[in-house]
Amino acid sequence: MTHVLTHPPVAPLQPPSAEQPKRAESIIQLRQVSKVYANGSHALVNINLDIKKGDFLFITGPSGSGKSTLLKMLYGDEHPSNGDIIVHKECPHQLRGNQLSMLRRRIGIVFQDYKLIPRRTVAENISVVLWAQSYTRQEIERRLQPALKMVGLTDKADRFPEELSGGEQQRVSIARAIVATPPILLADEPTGNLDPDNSWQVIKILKKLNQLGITVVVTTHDENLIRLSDHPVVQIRNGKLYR
Ligand SMILES: Nc1ncnc2c1ncn2[C@@H]1O[C@H](COP(=O)(O)OP(=O)(O)OP(=O)(O)O)[C@@H](O)[C@H]1O
Repeated sequence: MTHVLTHPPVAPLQPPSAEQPKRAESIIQLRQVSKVYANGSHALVNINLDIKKGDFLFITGPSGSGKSTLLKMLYGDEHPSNGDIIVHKECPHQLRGNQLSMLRRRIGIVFQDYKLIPRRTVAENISVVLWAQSYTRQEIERRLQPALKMVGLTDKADRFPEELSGGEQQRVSIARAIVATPPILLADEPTGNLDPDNSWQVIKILKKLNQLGITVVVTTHDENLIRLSDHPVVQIRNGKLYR
């Protein structure tokens, strides 16, 4: 079976080439974006944001401020009430069906609650996105090993999620998000259920992925992690973005 991609396939994880300097091209843009939910809740108000290729950006803010809503709009899970969103030169809210799936293949997503399949092993949980994209068995194996290594779980490939700690489960979900080497990684409160040590491990993996060229956007409540990480941060309060 061949895999069907409208964009050139991306190589498995590898160190960045010294000959490829970071390009300052926008990969995510929000222009005057507002979101009002059907119940009248104003989740986002006139948001403008430019994220360049290779950036690592934290989005922080209190509970209910609009962080998840913003991320969901980047992969077309919610639509703006007003304004424009551009991701990979496409408007996620204008895409449907196959076109939206193709855009989502270029965005890795990590959630606070991992969302692993309980009756599948670590290796199967990670490979699931590749099966869905009809990658060959050989290509799946070629991608699986570096992804497991990246998150430090090579020796746990055959375990089931319930046999892992919370930190390990989150690392599986990161491996699943990046095994198809998407250029963008969105992480919504990835450390929300983790203790400080496991949280820092997760952030270190995200930093490593960023060094490999992946654009990383992370929402978090954790001021301490933001301070330790030393990356740019924007804050959302009552749906408004502050720099
Ligand atoms: N599906 C929905 N329908 C109606 N209102 C919603 C919906 N999802 C979120 N909201 C509201 O929109 C606002 C922003 O919610 P959002 O989940 O984006 O905040 P958040 O900053 O991610 O919060 P948390 O840190 O607790 O996850 C909140 O007032 C919330 O109640």
